[in-house]
Amino acid sequence: MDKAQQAASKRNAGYHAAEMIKDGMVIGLGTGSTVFFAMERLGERIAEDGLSITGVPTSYQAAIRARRYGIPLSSLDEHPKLDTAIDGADQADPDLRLIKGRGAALLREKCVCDAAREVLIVVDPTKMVETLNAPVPVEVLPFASAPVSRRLAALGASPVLREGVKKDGPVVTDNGNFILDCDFGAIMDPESLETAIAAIPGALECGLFTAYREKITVIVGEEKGCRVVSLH
Ligand SMILES: O=C[C@H](O)[C@H](O)[C@H](O)COP(=O)(O)O
Repeated sequence: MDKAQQAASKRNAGYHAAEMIKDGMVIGLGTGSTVFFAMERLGERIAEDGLSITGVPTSYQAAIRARRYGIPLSSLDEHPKLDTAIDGADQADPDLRLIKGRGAALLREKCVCDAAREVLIVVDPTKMVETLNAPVPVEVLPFASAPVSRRLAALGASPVLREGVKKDGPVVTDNGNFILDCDFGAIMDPESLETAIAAIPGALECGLFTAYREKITVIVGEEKGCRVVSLH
């Protein structure tokens, strides 16, 4: 799939998710290039049809985009329960388990996913895999990044501190933490791995999302149209 085809697929997935949003909803807004297409379409519906929604953004980047598209914003403080969330993913398997966090927003994304009654995951077809095998991002407290790295290595990964691309030094998340990218190879038991990582003090969250399969709908954008996958 070339870049133009991928962009068309992402747009179709994002636009499809945006069409599923109803008047009055409070929605979590994930971070990433595919969700931004959904925001673009939501902005059009607000401007053209008077759609009334409130967004809860998962990053400064998502908040900036949402404002640009005219989406009114709020927070989990104001809305601890969300009607739905729209988010992207780096990989999804047939059981709708996910790896997220290439954009370093996984911690807030998991909070929003947990708070939402339903979750719309928007992806292009390259994200659909039989077995999750992408590096798992782990958000780590800077104070504990060395011991956490050792614990993750004991689980089978070679953790790599994520570095900035535009400047030297580690990527710092919106929460002031670092990201360790952990390549575990093919992940045969994602639930157990997620539980094991959660048990490490200083590992604040990981990009494995295995607990929300029942409320997730994956919208796979194609070059023309979409395929919708859910377990319900
Ligand atoms: O932290 C970032 C998120 O988990 C993104 O949703 C994920 O990385 C997918 O992003 P994109 O839609 O740009 O591929």
